[in-house]
Amino acid sequence: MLVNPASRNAAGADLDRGLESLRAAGMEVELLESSSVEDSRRAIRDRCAHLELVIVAGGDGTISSVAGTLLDCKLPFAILPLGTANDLARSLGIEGDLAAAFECIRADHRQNIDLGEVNGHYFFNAANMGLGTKVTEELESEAKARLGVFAYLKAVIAALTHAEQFRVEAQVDGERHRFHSIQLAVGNGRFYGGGNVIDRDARVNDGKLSLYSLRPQRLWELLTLAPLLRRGEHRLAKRVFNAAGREIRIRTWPAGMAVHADGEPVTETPAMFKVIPAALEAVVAARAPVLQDQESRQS
Ligand SMILES: Nc1ncnc2c1ncn2[C@@H]1O[C@H](COP(=O)(O)OP(=O)(O)OP(=O)(O)O)[C@@H](O)[C@H]1O
Repeated sequence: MLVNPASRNAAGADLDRGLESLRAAGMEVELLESSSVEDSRRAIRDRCAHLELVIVAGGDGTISSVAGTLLDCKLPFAILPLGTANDLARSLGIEGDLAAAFECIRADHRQNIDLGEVNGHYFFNAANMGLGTKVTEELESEAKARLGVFAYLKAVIAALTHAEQFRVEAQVDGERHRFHSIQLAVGNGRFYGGGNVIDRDARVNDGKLSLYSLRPQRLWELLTLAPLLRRGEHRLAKRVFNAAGREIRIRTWPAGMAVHADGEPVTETPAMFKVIPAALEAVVAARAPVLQDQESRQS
C-alpha cells in the first residue's frame, strides 16, 4: 500500500483499522509512504515480481503518477481515495468513506479498465486544452487544500473571465472536423474536475475516448450550460461539439497550447490521443453502474 501523505485527506485518515481488516482477511500488506513520484515508481518497480496488488492511497494525481509503472509491471491496483477530486475512484464506483473502500478491496471485484495516452503521457480521467488549463492554473494549491471541491468553482469563474478562442482541427478515427473553441476536453473515465461527467455515455472501460469542445459563446450562455456540463449532457446543448473514438489528433491555431492531463501540465498541441483498451486491472465496486458490463462491451 502506497500512501501519498500530500493528498488532501491523507493527514486525518485512519488507515490502521482498515489495514488490520485486510490482514485478518489473509492479505500480507506492506505500507509505504511516498515522498515523491519517482519514489513511488521505484518502490513498485523494485517489488514488481513479489506483488499481487498495489493499493494506491491518494488522489487522482498519485494514481496517474504510477499508471505507466503499473502498466509496465502488469500489476493490478486498488484505490483508497484520499484526494480532493477522487474522480477515478468515482469512475470505478468507489464512493463513500474509507471503510467502504477497504470493503471493496476485501471483496476484490476486478475489471479491466482503459488508459488514455497523450503524446506518450498516460491519464485516467481527462485531458484539457483552453479554459480547463486556465482553471488548473487558477487553482493554486493553497486554495485547493483549504476549499477542496469548492476551489474548482472559484477557479472556473476566474478562468471564464479570461476565456480566449482558438481554431481546432480534430481527426477522430481519421474523420476530420474543423471548428473554433474555447475549451477542449478528451476524456477516458466518466468523471473529471471533482465529479463532472465527461459524457453521459462515457465509461472507463468502454474502449473509447470522448471529445467535447465548447464553441465561443457569451459568459451568460456558458453559465447556463454549466449544469448540463456537470451532468455530461452537452449533447443536448447547441454550441458544443462532441465525438468519440479510439484515436484523436488535435491541432490548434495557435499551436503549442498547454495540454493538462488529470490536472497536471504534461504536453502541448499538436496532441495525439489514444486509448489503450483494458490496459490495467482495477479493483472496482461490485455492480458499479458507472462501469460498462463486460457482456455489453463484447456485443
Ligand atoms: N506518487 C506520489 N508520491 C508523492 N507525491 C505525489 C505523488 N504523486 C503526486 N504527488 C504530489 O502530491 C500532490 C497531491 O496528490 P494528489 O493529486 O494525489 O492529491 P489531491 O491533489 O489531494 O487530489 P486529486 O488529484 O484527486 O484532486 C500532487 O499535487 C503532487 O504534487
